[in-house]
Amino acid sequence: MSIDNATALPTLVVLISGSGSNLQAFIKAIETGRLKARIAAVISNRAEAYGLRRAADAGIPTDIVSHRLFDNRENFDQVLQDKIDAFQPDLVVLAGFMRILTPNFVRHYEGRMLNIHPSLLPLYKGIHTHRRVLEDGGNEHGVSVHFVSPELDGGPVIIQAKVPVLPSDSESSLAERIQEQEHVIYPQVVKWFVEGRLKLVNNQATLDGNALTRPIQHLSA
Ligand SMILES: Nc1nc2c(c(=O)[nH]1)N[C@@H](CN(C=O)c1ccc(C(=O)N[C@@H](CCC(=O)O)C(=O)O)cc1)CN2
Ligand SMILES: NCC(=O)N[C@@H]1O[C@H](COP(=O)([O-])[O-])[C@@H](O)[C@H]1O
Repeated sequence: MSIDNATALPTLVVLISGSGSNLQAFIKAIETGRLKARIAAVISNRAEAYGLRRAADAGIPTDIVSHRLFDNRENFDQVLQDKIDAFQPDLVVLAGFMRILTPNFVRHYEGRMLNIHPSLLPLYKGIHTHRRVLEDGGNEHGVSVHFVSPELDGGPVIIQAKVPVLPSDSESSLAERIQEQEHVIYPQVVKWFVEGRLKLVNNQATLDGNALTRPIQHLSA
């Protein structure tokens, strides 16, 4: 009797809005066997997202829910939720997904929705973080992976990676340095989750049963 391995693996649905380099990191982690999970679908709110091409090239089903076609967030979120739930994911992964989600949507996926944010939360919530750090003359920046909460970028932070800000930095050079870290820590966090090691308990991130009272600090090699 053949066992369909696809049904045995933890199921991910990845939401994107842009390039999908974090999605590509998950695809690589799965292809190399480091991450034992299955990406059931990649859904974008932007039809032009290059990440859709990355998914298609990897044979992953894609879908588009264009926020421009909805007159309010609730209707957009309901359609998005219905599409996601069709895949019955164990985990929803926001990977550069650029829409603020409604509280009902976030609560529906409580404890099983992650986001990666390009700052050392709680610093620089919101968008255009690299630009804001440069404008403020900051000398340190970084990236955070957190459980998603109704409060924008306010969910329990799991891990952070710091990077220096160099005097010569531009938004793109800073983003590039940050993304090198993203592509390491995000697959690691998802691995912890699908292995059952990372959980949200009483609105606190826990790893191996221990509450993460402070984010894990990732030290790059
Ligand atoms: N309720 C929540 N929704 C989302 C969260 C969250 O933590 N709670 N994380 C974000 C991801 N994110 C930062 O990490 C983020 C995404 C988008 C925005 C934003 O201001 N979006 C604008 C549109 C911006 C654009 O299209 O370029 C908007 O939705 O009006 C801020 C932060 C995902 N959602
Ligand atoms: N506020 C959310 C946000 O800004 N997320 C950021 O979008 C980029 C997506 O890159 P990718 O599409 O190449 O994965 C990533 O750098 C991620 O931190």
